[in-house]
Amino acid sequence: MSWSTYASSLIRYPQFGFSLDTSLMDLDEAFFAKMAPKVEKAFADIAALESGAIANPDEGRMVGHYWLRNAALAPSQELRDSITKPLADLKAFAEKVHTGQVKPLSGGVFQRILLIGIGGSALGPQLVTEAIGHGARMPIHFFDNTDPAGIDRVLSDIGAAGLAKTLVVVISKSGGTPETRNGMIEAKAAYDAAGLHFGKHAVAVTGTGSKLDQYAEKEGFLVRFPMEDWVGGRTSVMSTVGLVPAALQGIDIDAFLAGAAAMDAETRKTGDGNAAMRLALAWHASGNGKGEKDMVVLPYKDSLVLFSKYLQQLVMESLGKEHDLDGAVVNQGIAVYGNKGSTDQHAYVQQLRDGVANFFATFIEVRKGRHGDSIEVEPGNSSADYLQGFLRGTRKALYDSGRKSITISIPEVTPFQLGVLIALFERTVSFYASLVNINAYHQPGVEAGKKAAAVFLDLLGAVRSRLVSEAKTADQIAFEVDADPEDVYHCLTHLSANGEVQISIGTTPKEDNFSL
Ligand SMILES: O=P(O)(O)OC[C@H]1O[C@H](O)[C@H](O)[C@@H](O)[C@@H]1O
Repeated sequence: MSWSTYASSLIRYPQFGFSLDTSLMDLDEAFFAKMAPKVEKAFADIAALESGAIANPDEGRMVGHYWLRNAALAPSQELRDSITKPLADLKAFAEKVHTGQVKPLSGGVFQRILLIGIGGSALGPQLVTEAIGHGARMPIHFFDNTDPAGIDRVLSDIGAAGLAKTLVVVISKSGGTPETRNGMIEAKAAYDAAGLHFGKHAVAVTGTGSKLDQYAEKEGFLVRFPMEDWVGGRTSVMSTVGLVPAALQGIDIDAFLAGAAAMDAETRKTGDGNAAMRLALAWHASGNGKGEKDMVVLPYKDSLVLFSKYLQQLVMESLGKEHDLDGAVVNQGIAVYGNKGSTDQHAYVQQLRDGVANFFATFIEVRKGRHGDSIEVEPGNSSADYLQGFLRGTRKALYDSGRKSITISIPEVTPFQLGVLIALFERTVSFYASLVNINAYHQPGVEAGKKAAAVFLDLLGAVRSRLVSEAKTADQIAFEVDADPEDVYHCLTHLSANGEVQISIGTTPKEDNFSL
């Protein structure tokens, strides 16, 4: 560890209190020189992307999330309008909800939000809520899965009486995601059971003309906000997806967008002082440009606990690709996990220090401990001193055992600073994708699981139709429906666990008998 290396390599944006320390990544001049042509290409790629090139060639789409915080950069008036108009509309809508101009049928004002979405249509709002939504004017609940027990738990938190004053925000870019559709149908059933008109309590955020858009129109939703196809789910937190719930929560969305715009402005500059490019190069150096090292994200601040989960989708769905842009099989990606410090020091940091050296750490330092005075938890030291001590200590202890790390510092967790952090990682992902020549903006692998689930549901229906009072084995039913016996067996155990069929356990699953 060298003070000179630290001082000469630190990238700082003092106007908003940001710094990036890559001194413990051991990047040397030879590496930078070797990467120079790729870096130049990455800068050219993102300039083209920001001017509206088809940067997502597989889907034939532009990639416009950087325009969301500076609409003037969008390449046409139509695109600029598609950012500024919904932004004005959603602010006006939030204002009307807060002032009771848009109100529940039963009167009064909407008091809470139920957000229904998954993946990019939930993770951003969840991060925003956790990081900067504390004490928000409208508390928010989430359905982000098709787990019925999870849905019941949220409904019970809201309570039957609470539903009447709950504004449901259904978010799905495609408008056809099954988990979200199921959550919406479950929510509607709860409203119906309470004698409430679902649509008069609901808002949709979705692509124009999608299935959800059509449903929302049919059910008389209060309002529908558009989502554009040039915004990917995992980069949608600054589109209507993230801003509708944030504005309803009373969060300062202008500051959030301004923070991202400020980071964009710095990381749009070419040259050595570009924090996003430095970060992309550090990822590249650490994992040999092949993701050989995982990224462990350790924010030392409770309110950033979801940041690692958020980055997990942003990085892994963007970079985890089978093919490069030339069609060669590359199986790219960087695995991301983490939680928060110092908590994780009492969980898995033991392995980080002494075990498999297959990662690099990314510390996120929030300089301010708390607002208001601190007590001394022991003579001379506060809780904040300890938190800082644990961050600095762990960073050093890891480096002493040959484990590299990055440290990103921000002054405090505010809407502006959250925008700064998100924008930094978005651009890092864009740069890294260029360095390794992949498309960061599609997700073809996700389809495989969805298709397999649809096949399972079809088979489940066929299996159900063959059940009778007389006992049958999985093999017998598989023969009847011409399917794989193990697949049939999994349908049967599911039906039995949910009370639809009786099971009589045999010596092995082959001898289990199923009957109505
Ligand atoms: O917003 P939606 O269309 O409902 O999509 C929700 C999520 O599901 C998909 O499977 C994708 O992998 C995610 O990138 C996306 O954010």
